[in-house]
Amino acid sequence: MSVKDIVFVTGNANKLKEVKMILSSESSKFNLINEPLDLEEIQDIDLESIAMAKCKQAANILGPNTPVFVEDTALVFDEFNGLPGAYIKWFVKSMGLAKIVKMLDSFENKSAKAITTIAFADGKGGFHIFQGITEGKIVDSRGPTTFGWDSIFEPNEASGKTYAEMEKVDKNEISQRGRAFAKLKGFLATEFN
Ligand SMILES: O=c1[nH]c(=O)c2ncn([C@@H]3O[C@H](COP(=O)(O)OP(=O)(O)OP(=O)(O)O)[C@@H](O)[C@H]3O)c2[nH]1
Ligand SMILES: [Mg+2]
Repeated sequence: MSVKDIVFVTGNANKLKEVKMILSSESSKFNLINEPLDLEEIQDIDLESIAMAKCKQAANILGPNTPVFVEDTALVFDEFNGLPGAYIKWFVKSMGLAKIVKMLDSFENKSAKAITTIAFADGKGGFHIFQGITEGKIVDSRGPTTFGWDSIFEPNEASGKTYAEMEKVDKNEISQRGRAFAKLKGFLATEFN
């Protein structure tokens, strides 16, 4: 069996670490290569469009024969009909976590969804989308603040822990990223050779 190279374009070291862990069982089937390109992200509320535009840009840079995927991760507040969504990165950078939590102070509904959307260019002209969703709520920051908004997102399935308080393997088990990559894994196993 030949082992193919597949490129993951991301400039986010925390993401890369999780993705490597999630895909480690597949490491005998393909080589994961990171290209830390800083791709432009279009303005859109539609997460599939954002990931697809990112992927097309990556494919343009790397060439049409290179299998490549990107992912875009959003944090969606139900009370805000989908926002901050893909813009969460800039909220975290500019306002900080405490003020993001405060935005929901006057609302009873603290429900949120973490959504990872993967766009994969198969190197033969095909583009494929995979999405994973984890439901939870926004809480006061608990745990290490080393990765994005991990410390203010408490998934419903994690018995009261924030992502930041969970072991990585446990997070990957229920996370939006774990779920999206489980779908990509399934696709690579059956449709990609
Ligand atoms: O607490 C977190 N738990 C996660 O599981 C998670 N996944 C992503 N993020 C953050 O959410 C924004 C996504 O933006 P994003 O998808 O455009 O990523 P990015 O720009 O950092 O990298 P990339 O676009 O080069 O891949 C960025 O601020 C990421 O740090 C997370 N935070
Ligand atoms: Mg980005």
